[in-house]
Amino acid sequence: MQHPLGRLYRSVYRPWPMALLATLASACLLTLLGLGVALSQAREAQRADLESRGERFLLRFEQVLGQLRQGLATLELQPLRRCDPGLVESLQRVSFEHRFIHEASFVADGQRCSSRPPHAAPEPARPADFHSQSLDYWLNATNAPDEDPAALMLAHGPFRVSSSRGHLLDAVDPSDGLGVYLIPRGSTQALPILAAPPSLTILPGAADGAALQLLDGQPFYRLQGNNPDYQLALLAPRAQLLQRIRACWERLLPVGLLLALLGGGATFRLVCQRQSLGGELQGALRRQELQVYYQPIVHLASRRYVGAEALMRWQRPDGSLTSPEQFIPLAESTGQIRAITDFLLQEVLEQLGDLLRSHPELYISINLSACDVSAPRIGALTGRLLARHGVRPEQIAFEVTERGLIDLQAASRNLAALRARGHRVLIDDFGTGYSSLAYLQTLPVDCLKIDKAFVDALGADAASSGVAPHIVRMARALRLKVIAEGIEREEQARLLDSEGADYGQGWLFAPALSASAFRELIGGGQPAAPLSPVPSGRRQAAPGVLIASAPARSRASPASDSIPLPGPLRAGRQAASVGAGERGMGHLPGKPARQSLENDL
Ligand SMILES: Nc1nc2c(ncn2[C@@H]2O[C@@H]3COP(=O)(O)O[C@H]4[C@@H](O)[C@H](n5cnc6c(=O)[nH]c(N)nc65)O[C@@H]4COP(=O)(O)O[C@H]3[C@H]2O)c(=O)[nH]1
Repeated sequence: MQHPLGRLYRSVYRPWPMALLATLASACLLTLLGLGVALSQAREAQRADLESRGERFLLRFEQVLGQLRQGLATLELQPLRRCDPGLVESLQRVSFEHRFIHEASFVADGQRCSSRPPHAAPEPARPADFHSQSLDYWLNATNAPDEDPAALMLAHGPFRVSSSRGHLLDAVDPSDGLGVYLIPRGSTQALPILAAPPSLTILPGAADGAALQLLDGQPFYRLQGNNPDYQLALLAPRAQLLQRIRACWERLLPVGLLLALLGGGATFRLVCQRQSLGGELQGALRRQELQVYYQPIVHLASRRYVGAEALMRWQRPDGSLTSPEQFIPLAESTGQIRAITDFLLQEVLEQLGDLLRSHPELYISINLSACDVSAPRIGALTGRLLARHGVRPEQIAFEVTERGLIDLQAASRNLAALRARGHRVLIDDFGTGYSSLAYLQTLPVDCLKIDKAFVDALGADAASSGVAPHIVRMARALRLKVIAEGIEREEQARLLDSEGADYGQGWLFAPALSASAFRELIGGGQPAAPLSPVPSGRRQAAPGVLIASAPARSRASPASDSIPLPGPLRAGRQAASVGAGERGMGHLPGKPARQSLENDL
């Protein structure tokens, strides 16, 4: 019975529904992303705007304050302390000589006189807003369009000087709702200079300058100024920020929609391609287009062949080859992988059964996918095939990747059952998976295969160059064997050997070969690469091949573990290689007859 989730997957996994889903999903994702971008762009634009307006205002504010302080100092220096015409004349002179002093006045002992008619100084409406350096400061807190009231008033003793709003307004235009505030150092109150009261309460320790803050949703920006007494801050209306966000968002929306449509289109194409590839793969098994190739594995110290990895190839009717990296993941997602693994097992034994019988030290390793290890199916099938061909279970090993260990418990159980039957278990592409290394202690495993990426990094100046030696050390501590994959250069082989890796596989020794080429290679008996003196002299003894550690067999019998002598390897390799281009795939020989697998199942 088909699982309901499987049925749902199959009904949705069609070009149009998938394209629609992809369009909707990417539209949602891009909407969120666009909002994030619009928000941050708008905040940045708002910050830059407040910063430049604030700096203009600060410049003017300090000019005004400077003149007010100068005016007070001048008045302090003159001797008159009574409201008579001489003092009024002094007040008028100070006001006249300083552009930013709107009014100068004297208030003491019930007397009040001013530089401006009618010469009576205005009464301050409230106590000073803040004090600093023996000066009292009043900040104007009105938005009234009247220019006359003091925007800023300073007092020292009986003298007061003030500037008008106009002197500050021409540095910054608050008509769009901008408010300018002064924060005395150490205070949590922002006092309005050009804004409607009341003052704002700000959080103590809130970001000091640079960043834009939101106060009740309104953008609030503190200028970095270096005045020891106060800091200026600007508050913009909330609508301004929203308007900026909307403007950015409207710019990004068409791009987002276009990308979502492109995502949908790409998904449509991909699903179409995969469906047609899936359909073709269905027929490929029937039409015998899938073929098995064998990449030899050598004992690194002695360079003798100990076995091979069976690798699948798919030659399409037009002669083109499809890489297993394309069709295996597809077969895994459609469930066709079971039939492929079964086919591979049967093919390996049909093609190489007699070779394995006559070379009991040789083994072939088979790649298993997640669904092959999540059920106990493979053990029984292999058992029947081995019995039919008279091959020992130690001669078939199974490779699983860390990605294939999705259900760790079931995988452990089934791999342990395979080992109990006498098969070896290898972890393929070790180090590239996401699993925790702790699984190694619980998993029934005999050998780790170091991924090509780590072999490539060997000796390079890359962060991963030490991974391969590290894996070897770890494997030794866990009493596991090590095979290094993707060896292309002699230095890599030597280095791995000196680090203690047991076996190697790669184009340096041989690419994936057809069954007949592999037989020829083994029949020839030549070592995999010219054996030069082993530098360390560490391992002169012939190999204890992987299969030698199988339970039914005694360990490492040097003479019998190695393959008898040569045939010209390079010539054989070139003729028999399936290596067209980098992936080692090339011409394919005719098919041997195959017994139906269904009989075995
Ligand atoms: N550049 C370079 N490449 C080298 C060298 N030596 C070996 N290789 C390639 O590295 C891959 C090794 O196999 P893998 O890690 O098991 O990775 C395999 C395996 O995970 C999967 N695969 C292949 N056949 C089967 C199969 O029958 N069943 C399952 N489940 N997976 C398979 O597909 C993957 C790719 O297989 P291939 O394309 O045959 O690619 C093979 C092999 O041709 C080298 O020196 N240089």
